[in-house]
Amino acid sequence: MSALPYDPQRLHELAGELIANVRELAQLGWTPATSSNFSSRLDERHAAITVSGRDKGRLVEDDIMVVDFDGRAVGSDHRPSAETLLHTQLYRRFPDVGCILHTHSHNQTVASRIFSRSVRLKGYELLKAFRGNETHEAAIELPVLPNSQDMPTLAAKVEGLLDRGPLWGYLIQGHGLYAWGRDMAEARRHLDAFEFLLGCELDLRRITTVH
Ligand SMILES: CSCCC(=O)C(=O)COP(=O)(O)O
Ligand SMILES: [Zn+2]
Repeated sequence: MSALPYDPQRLHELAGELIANVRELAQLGWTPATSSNFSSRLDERHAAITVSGRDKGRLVEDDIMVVDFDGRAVGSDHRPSAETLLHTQLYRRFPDVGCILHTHSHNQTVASRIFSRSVRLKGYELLKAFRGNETHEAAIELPVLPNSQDMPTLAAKVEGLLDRGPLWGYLIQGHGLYAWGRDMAEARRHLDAFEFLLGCELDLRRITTVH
């Protein structure tokens, strides 16, 4: 019997899944210079999350720790991601959120500086990648929040966005993208779709500016 308030076998499995996926994202160049953070829901009170400051391209099991939904480390002396509150607020609010991915890709960072308030994604077949979106005819607003080092301030702004309707992710200015889903596969699909569509929007801007 484990004295831990979570299932260590489940943590081991989730850590393996996180490590494999984060390595792929790092290979794509979406996690430069120790940036980015990642988590998976462990149970109704705990999440597995990356330790702060670790090189996301070289993650090992020791780089994944457990926090409760108040952001407190559980069974670890490591410091959880500086952005833990942006993860736990989603787990608290949405019992069906199972995985949260935060990356700092080039496209995400440039887009977050060019577009103010939100990026309107419209007219793309790939919009159907977002859960619940059945048609390319719908439009999705990807909000852009001002960056802040004060996580409660950022989290309060995110709460305001979540109050307005369904959301699959948001950008933070000059910083990066948060995307989530019911599990790793869905969160990856949303992250990949946002990345692709932001690349398209940036290309369209370039083409429109040149001609
Ligand atoms: C060097 S990137 C600055 C912090 C950041 O934005 C990030 O995503 C990584 O922070 P963490 O504490 O999760 O390593
Ligand atoms: Zn970040």
